[in-house]
Amino acid sequence: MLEELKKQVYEANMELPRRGLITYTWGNVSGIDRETGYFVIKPSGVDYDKLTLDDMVVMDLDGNKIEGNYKPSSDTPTHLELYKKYPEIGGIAHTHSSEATSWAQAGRDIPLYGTTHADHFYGSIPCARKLTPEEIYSVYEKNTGLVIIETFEKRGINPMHTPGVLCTNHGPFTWGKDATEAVQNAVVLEEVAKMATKTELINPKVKPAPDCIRDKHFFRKHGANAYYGQ
Ligand SMILES: O=C(CO)[C@@H](O)[C@@H](O)COP(=O)(O)O
Repeated sequence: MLEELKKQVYEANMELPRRGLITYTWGNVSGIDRETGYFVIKPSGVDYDKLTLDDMVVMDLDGNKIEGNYKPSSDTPTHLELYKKYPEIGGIAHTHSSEATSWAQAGRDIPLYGTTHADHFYGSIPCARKLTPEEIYSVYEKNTGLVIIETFEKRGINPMHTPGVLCTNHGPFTWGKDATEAVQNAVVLEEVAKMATKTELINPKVKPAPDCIRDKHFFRKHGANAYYGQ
């Protein structure tokens, strides 16, 4: 079932350790087939060194396992909430990559300091609020998804313009039109987080780049009037 999607999701998962974003089993990538409403995700707790194409798990949007030998990633309920809310999202990646996770643990948005950031993320990369003890003890991963959505809705952020978020006390999630793009955004987020940390170290008084940098650079690469592409 969904052999092409499984292949893409497996390859996207394997790109994470190749890019140095994964330690042990800490992370997961999924991709959705919008026709069937099924999504493919990495199994839980399987070491990336041992992960095979056949280990991928197929789920539906009600949280039922459709196919697979293992349990789905423990972060599945977070992926599921994002897929249900945003039909434009075709793939999601989660890591504990150290630069982005450090900003998440610090509970801070990553300000837009330059064009590297603006080429990929429109405006600052938001940090979703801390979960309450009740939210943590009930269904932590589902509530993580709901708090991400709350952040984007309250702040009026378009998730396809800012395809990533930091979750306080946890780590980053990124997404895109498919699993491959979700991982590319995870790679960019890690670099942007590293540069922001260094920028603030070099100049603790630095201010975010002006809005015209944000607008010019982002919309040159994305949307109807993009200069790049066809
Ligand atoms: O954040 C966590 C656990 O705290 C997970 O993202 C990480 O360990 C990966 O879990 P899975 O192996 O995908 O279940």
